[in-house]
Amino acid sequence: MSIKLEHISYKYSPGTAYEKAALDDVSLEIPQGSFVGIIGHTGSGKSTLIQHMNGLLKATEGALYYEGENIYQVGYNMKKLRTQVGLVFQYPEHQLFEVDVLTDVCFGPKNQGLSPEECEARAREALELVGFPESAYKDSPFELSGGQKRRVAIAGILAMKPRVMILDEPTAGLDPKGRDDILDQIAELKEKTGMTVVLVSHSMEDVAKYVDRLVVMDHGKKAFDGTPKEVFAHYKELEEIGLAAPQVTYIMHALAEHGMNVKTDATTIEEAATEIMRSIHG
Ligand SMILES: Nc1ncnc2c1ncn2[C@@H]1O[C@H](COP(=O)(O)OP(=O)(O)OP(=O)(O)O)[C@@H](O)[C@H]1O
Repeated sequence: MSIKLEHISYKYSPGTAYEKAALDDVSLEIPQGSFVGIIGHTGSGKSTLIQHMNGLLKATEGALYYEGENIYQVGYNMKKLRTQVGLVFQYPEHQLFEVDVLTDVCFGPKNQGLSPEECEARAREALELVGFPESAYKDSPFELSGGQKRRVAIAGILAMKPRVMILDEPTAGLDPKGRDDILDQIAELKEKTGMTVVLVSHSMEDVAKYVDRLVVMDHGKKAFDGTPKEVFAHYKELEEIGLAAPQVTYIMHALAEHGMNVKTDATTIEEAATEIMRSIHG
């Protein structure tokens, strides 16, 4: 029960003057139920990578297995893959288009061939899961705040009951409060549904707080793959590829260098605070 990428390479416009290698020999396994963060600077291949995971892009080289089946084999049911592996694009609210919120969220299940009653039940369940208020179900999606629009867009994918949810920068363009709300909601959803979640992010703080595994991309290659603690232990190498560890990593290292008896591997503010208190009070 997993997504497994084996030696995936991808080139945009191969064989033309515009040929661009975007992924270079990436191997990766994502077990069902994990919460994986993908980070990397602009152009490192994050979006290209996740579009392989639900078959939107087909690797130039390599193989991709979903639940043990090679998705590139002849006759593979791509439609099923796309409903099981939901992809929420950057700025997903740009894809809202129906007259009201409920109808918009019904779009996916309707496409899956469910009856109108089933669609509505799915949509209501999904909207409740993302914490969207029932009083606004009949509102136009275009009149909502940025954070609420994004909730509706995420509900639209959830209503298809995916087993894997991939989110490309779900907090882009939101204010700090909106960002925390959306990420808390995603973490809660994961707990409630047992879905696999793949989160593409620019923010080290965000990924450190939520994910249990971190994949760092650099120039189309996988540079690091491990728990946030394992990855941030390489903070000096991360800097060399234009990334930084969360600020607390630097603070803890600075405190240790100044003689304070603290462990340096905290990746969240809460962990750092606990460690500093332990060091002070013994
Ligand atoms: N449609 C396309 N045609 C040609 N090249 C592309 C296309 N999309 C992306 N690329 C190139 O492929 C490389 C990887 O891009 P990709 O969008 O996957 O990176 P990213 O890490 O998701 O970046 P960002 O953080 O800016 O979204 C980049 O060099 C990019 O310019």
